Amino acid sequence: MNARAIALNILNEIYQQKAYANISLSRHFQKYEITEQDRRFITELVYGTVKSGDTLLWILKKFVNRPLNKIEPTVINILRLGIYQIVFMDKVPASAACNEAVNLAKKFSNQGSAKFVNGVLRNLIRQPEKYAMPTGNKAIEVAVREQHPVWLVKKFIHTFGSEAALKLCQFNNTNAPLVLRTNTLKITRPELIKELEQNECTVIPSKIAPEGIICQSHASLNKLKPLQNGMAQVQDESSMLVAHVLNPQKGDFIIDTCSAPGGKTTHIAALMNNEGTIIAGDIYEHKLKLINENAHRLGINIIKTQLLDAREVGNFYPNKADKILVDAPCSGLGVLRRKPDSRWNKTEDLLSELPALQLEILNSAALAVKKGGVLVYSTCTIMPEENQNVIDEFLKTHADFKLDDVHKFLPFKHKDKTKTLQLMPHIDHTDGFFIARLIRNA
Ligand SMILES: C[S@@+](CC[C@H](N)C(=O)[O-])C[C@H]1O[C@@H](n2cnc3c(N)ncnc32)[C@H](O)[C@@H]1O
Repeated sequence: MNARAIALNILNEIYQQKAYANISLSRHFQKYEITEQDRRFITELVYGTVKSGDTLLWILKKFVNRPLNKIEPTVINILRLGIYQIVFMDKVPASAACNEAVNLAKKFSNQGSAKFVNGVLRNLIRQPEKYAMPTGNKAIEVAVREQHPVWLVKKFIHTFGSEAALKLCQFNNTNAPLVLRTNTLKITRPELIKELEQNECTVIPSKIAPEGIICQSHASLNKLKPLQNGMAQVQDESSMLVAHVLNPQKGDFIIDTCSAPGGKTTHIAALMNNEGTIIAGDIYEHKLKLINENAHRLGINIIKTQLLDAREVGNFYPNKADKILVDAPCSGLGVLRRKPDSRWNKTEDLLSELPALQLEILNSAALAVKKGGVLVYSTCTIMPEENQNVIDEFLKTHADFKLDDVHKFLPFKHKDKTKTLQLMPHIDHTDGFFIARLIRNA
């Protein structure tokens, strides 16, 4: 199978079987012998096509008369792939993209589809003015140009203003680097940097997280020895700040309520020098396995996983925790650049249900904190309704808690003037992240 055929297979899985892009990609990379160059090309084709989502269909509709649901799904995916290459990939000649799409249609559909694909893509190449990007309505303009759902752009404009919304969407279209957290139980950051360089990676230390290493180029993850050997954990630098804000100490009894796959749990364990106890809860059993695997690889033995709905944690562990982390389920709108398909999988309804769940988890977690103990709340979103507003609501009904200043615990200086931290992707050039620290009165 050539690279484009593999990319098509992956797109079919994503659109017809609702597979996750990253999981389908890595399954295909394991199944076929693929050169490094093709691996990069397939990744770019799949992530680019998926990220462009409805923008590709908006362009397609300018060139077909029949409703898209009357066209065979595989043919739609062949057209998505072709349009993406012609409109967005400068390095692929348009005629090559068209010819390859026609070949795919012959192979995976029939001669009639091949003729149809050829007609659509030739017209597209001849008449680029037909898909000139819309102007007039700011939300639609940004949504089509920057490949985001219209409802989401409207939300961003409403919350942050037009200029910031545009910058945010543009940032979401940049490539996210791989970031590794040094497992300080086994190695120092300078030592790990040397090891990574010997493994043909180009890396720089993170400026905001003392364990963070940003990989500008690297081999595929399953060939990265320091990762396999437990010297490092994949984790974005902004998410590494959470464990520092929690500030765990050796011997502490810690509860991490929403912990899978264990990025922050294992970081907390490293800061405790693997001494003390961490209860790592999650609502999904299969995800607990991931925490155990990570802990084993990293040489950590103080983590006890537990199938536990965080809304029940207060009943299970009343007044028990020195420190408790609620890394809440959230809309993930701060990490859209990392998951090209995720912007198209979210809905406004889903988003509106989250604050109530987040507050319910926080209310239960509060019952599990010892007097004088600490409760940290974090999310990887940028929406105030899931972040500061949840904390404000919580404080209204918890006079025994006060907001602590997260900035005292951050390993870098941030210009945020509030006691909480909100990292914004287009301003801070990291994943978007929110952290609040609460202390229960002694
Ligand atoms: C943001 S992710 C956690 C990431 C994790 N803390 C890390 O650093 O690797 C949120 C997690 O919460 C879990 N979750 C969702 N609802 C939950 C609930 N009611 N109780 C416990 N866990 C829940 C999800 O399964 C997911 O693993």
